[in-house]
This record gives sequence, structure tokens and C-alpha cells, in this order.
Amino acid sequence: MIKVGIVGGTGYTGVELLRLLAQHEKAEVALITSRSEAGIGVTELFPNLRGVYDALSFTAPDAKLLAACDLVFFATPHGVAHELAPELLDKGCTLIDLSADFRLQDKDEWAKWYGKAHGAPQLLDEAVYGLAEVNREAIKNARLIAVPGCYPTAVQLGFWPLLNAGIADNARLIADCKSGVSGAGRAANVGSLLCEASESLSAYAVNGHRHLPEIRQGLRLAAGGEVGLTFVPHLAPMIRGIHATLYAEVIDHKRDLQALYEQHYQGSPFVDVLPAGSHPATRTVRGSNICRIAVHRPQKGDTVVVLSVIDNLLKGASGQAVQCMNLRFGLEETLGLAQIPALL
Ligand SMILES: NC(=O)C1=CN([C@@H]2O[C@H](COP(=O)(O)OP(=O)(O)OC[C@H]3O[C@@H](n4cnc5c(N)ncnc54)[C@H](OP(=O)(O)O)[C@@H]3O)[C@@H](O)[C@H]2O)C=CC1
Ligand SMILES: CC(=O)N[C@@H](CCC(=O)OP(=O)(O)O)C(=O)O
Repeated sequence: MIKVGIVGGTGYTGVELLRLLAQHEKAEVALITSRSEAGIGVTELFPNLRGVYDALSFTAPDAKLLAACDLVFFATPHGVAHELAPELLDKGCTLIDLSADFRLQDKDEWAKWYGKAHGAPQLLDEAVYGLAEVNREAIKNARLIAVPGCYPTAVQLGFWPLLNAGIADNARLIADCKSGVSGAGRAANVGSLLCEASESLSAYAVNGHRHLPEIRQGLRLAAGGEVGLTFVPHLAPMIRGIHATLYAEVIDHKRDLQALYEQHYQGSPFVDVLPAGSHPATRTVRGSNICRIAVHRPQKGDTVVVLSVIDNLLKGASGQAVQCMNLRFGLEETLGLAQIPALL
């Protein structure tokens, strides 16, 4: 059994990790931390977990206690993993960080977008970006795995085959994305109030979102060179889900894009390339680790439209983190991740 610790267990990604790990036959949650709920039983805060975690309580974060775990997930705001990672790695723990602390390879780029100096730049060289569909082999041997953000997951999986095949104009990519409100986390926040976020759709951070450098970094790898990307996130009146509408100009008109995508994702159990002409809805992936993708070339013109949907809390965070755990510990990639989406 893998002995798991979770730092930041009272948030939305934390409760989803708990739910997934409860059904995982090779992992058990030994420790879960919270500063605000230390001493409180997990099922007092999360009644959906009654009967499963009745004996587990939140503990104040403590590196010594966490060091006894084989694996520690960080489900915390940016900056927290920087503080604890060096000591836990020294003690032999494997770390899977759901925050952005180790996603960007360049510490100065991180400082620019996250508004403070990088707290553990000495670990950046060994951190492995946890997008399994791209980095499967590296994840298997990593001590420190940086789970991608929710928008970057949907956008990179959607663009990757096209850019990797070298058949798009890499300078003019557009990602028009919508997110459910749980993407903003569980902390109290006016923008997440029912009266603010429901029955309304709005763009935000049009002049620069911190996921832009992360997506660009990934797409540069796919394209083998610099990319030009316009990324516009929107807050949509739903609880879960990311819907990415991606636009690119193709420069090779002969390629069968449907076949390209199907072949590219053949060995990826969580990417479902839909039949040509499909329109995936976020509700078809809700509660699952699946990314559904559809490729369109409207009116046989130059513009390709790729639709990519995920559940931000699963493939965009906790599900993908468990996928990385499976790879890292030599387990079947899909173990504990067989949830069928609940349509309603
Ligand atoms: N929500 C989403 O869809 C996605 C989130 N992410 C990322 O995953 C991480 C977690 O997100 P989410 O679950 O939504 O966040 P939440 O705000 O819902 O939860 C954050 C958790 O971190 C704990 N925490 C806060 N500050 C500290 C601290 N200084 N030290 C230790 N623990 C702390 C909180 O508990 P307490 O204050 O009691 O200690 C809480 O349990 C974030 O980095 C987020 O950006 C990534 C992809 C998608
Ligand atoms: C709706 C909403 O607010 N979404 C969050 C992204 C959540 C996420 O995946 O981001 P990180 O892990 O990089 O923080 C945002 O736009 O900041």
C-alpha cells in the first residue's frame, strides 16, 4: 500500500483526492492537513465521505509527520510546496504538486506571473511536468511531479497532435476557454457567489492569465519552437468543467486530421477522440478523468477548430494527480480512475 499524505485537504481538489483514493486499491490516506480545521474529523466537513474516512481527522501541516508518507500531494495555494518540498524530498518522499509551484521551468517567469520570487529554484531541473499523455516515461521516474493547471491541460491536449505534426501556423493560435466556478477553489471569494457567478458568463484576465506562460511552454515543446497564442479564459455558470475552443490555421491541407488525432492518442486511456463532427459537452466528462476531443475543419477552409473538454477537478487536477501516482508507483495508469461521468 502506498502511504499517502495530503497537504491542503479542505479544498476542492483535496476532497476529490480523498474521494478517488478511497476507491484506490493500492493507496491509503495516512495523513491530511488543514490549518483552519486541524482536529476536526474529515467526515464532519465532508459528509459525502461518511462511512469511508470516519477515523481520519485533519492535522496541522507538519513536515515531520508528512515525511513518514511514501507520497505527499500538495493541494495548496501557490508557494506552499516551495516551503516544504526540499525537506520532504530529502526524507525520501515522492511529491505530486497540484499547484503551479514547479510547472514553469524558468524561475524568473514564475516570479513575473505569481508576484513573488520562486521559493525553491534548485528543484526546477528535476521537476517533471505531470501531463501523462506527453511525459509518461519521465513521470515513472520522477521524485517531484508538477500537475498541470486545468486550462493548460485542456488546451495542450487539444493542440498537441496538430502542432507536433507541424501542420499549423504556430504563430496564430487561439484558445477560447470556459471554466466552472470550482476552478477558483473553495475559499470565500465574491466572484464565486451564486449571485455573481450564476446566470452570467464573463471573460477575465484577457490581458494576461498566469496559465498563458504554462501553455506556451508546453506548446513550444509540441511545436519544436516558439508559438503565438491568444488565450482568453471565461467564468461559466457551472460548478465543474472546462470547455476549450481552439483555433489554428492549417498549412498542410492534405492531412486527415481525424486520423492524426486518433493515432496520436491511441495509447492514452484518458483521451477520447470523438467521431468527426462531434460537439463534446462538459457534462460528458463530469466526475471522470477523461478528456474528450473533437476536431473540425469548417467548410474545408484553413481554420481548424478543436474542441476539448475536461472536468477541471479531475483531469484538470486530482484525477490527473492520481494518474501520475499510478505511473510513478508502477501501477496500471487507470487504477482507481474508472469513474463513469454522471450526465445529470
Ligand atoms: N480548483 C481547481 O479546479 C484546480 C486547482 N488547482 C490548484 O490546486 C491547488 C488547490 O486548489 P483548490 O483545492 O481549488 O484550493 P482551495 O482554496 O479549495 O484549497 C486550498 C487548501 O490549501 C490549504 N492551505 C491554504 N494555505 C495554506 C498554507 N499556507 N499552508 C498549508 N495549507 C494551506 C487550505 O486549508 P487551510 O487553510 O485550512 O490550511 C485548503 O485545504 C491550487 O494551487 C490550485 O491553483 C489546479 C487545477 C485545478
Ligand atoms: C475559474 C478560475 O478562477 N480558475 C482559476 C484556474 C484554476 C487552476 O487550474 O489553476 P492553477 O492550479 O494554476 O491555480 C483561475 O483562473 O485562476
